[in-house]
Amino acid sequence: MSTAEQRIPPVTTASSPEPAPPAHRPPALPHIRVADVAKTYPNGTIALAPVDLDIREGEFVSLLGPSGCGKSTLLRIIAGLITPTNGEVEISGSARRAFVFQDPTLLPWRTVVKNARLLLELEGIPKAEHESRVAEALAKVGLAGFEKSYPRGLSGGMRMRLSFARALALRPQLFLMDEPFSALDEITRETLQDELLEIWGVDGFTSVFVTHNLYEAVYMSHRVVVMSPRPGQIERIFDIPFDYPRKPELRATPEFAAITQEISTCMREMKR
Ligand SMILES: Nc1ncnc2c1ncn2[C@@H]1O[C@H](COP(=O)(O)OP(=O)(O)OP(=O)(O)O)[C@@H](O)[C@H]1O
Repeated sequence: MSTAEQRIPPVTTASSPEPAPPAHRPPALPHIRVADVAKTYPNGTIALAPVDLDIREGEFVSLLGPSGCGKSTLLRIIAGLITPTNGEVEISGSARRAFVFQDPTLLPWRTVVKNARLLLELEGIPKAEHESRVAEALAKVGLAGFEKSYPRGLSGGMRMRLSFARALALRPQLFLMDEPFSALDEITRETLQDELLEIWGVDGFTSVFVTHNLYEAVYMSHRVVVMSPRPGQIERIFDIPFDYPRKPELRATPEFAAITQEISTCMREMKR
């Protein structure tokens, strides 16, 4: 793909309008059922052997595994960006989806506020809502006050925050993230993990998060899905036994060390 605009994937919205829920009840969050999903690319690469996975409403699930194990392929199939060779993905309800990728794909000629508005424009969200949605999203990611800046004036962490704001402005019910923090330094990465969890704690979207980073997966998730390569498949699913909200101190506890050790052992053993 040649331009940043082309690289921003489409965001799917409800095709058939549903009755508005009563004001006192928030709309149901999506539940995802991946059934017997496999993918062979046209060049013959078997990226995914048949996999089954259920992701519950409002759950935060990470896909973890070595390079080439099919994490991005599975995420993109769930997102509806590529079609599986076999099997199906069912997403309950009328999930508004949003995506964030490792590359923030900002438009350098647009200010922060105009970048944050981009998906609202592409998705045809009524103009009257843009200003309030963008202001709300920028405030959530801590970019209020930077509206008139350009991407070149932002740090790597701020660019990623803007990428999140652009997605959050859609008010997603299903949030799909592909290694969003992998290009950032460790401190920025941990800060953004906390910020994302805080936003998720308030907004409550169902989250599927791809990462190479075991510590990040454990810190963020209800469950960590460990995948193995050649062909990509689900090796094991770990329940992460920590309550939310999670605090940075969790990373230094023996319990955190124990579960990361257990997952690390599983990943080492599957390499043999
Ligand atoms: N468009 C494509 N055409 C052909 N092969 C592909 C394509 N996309 C991915 N693959 C191959 O499919 C396999 C799984 O790739 P995928 O990107 O899903 O893995 P991943 O676990 O996300 O890897 P990484 O962590 O390196 O991003 C790899 O062998 C990759 O080379």
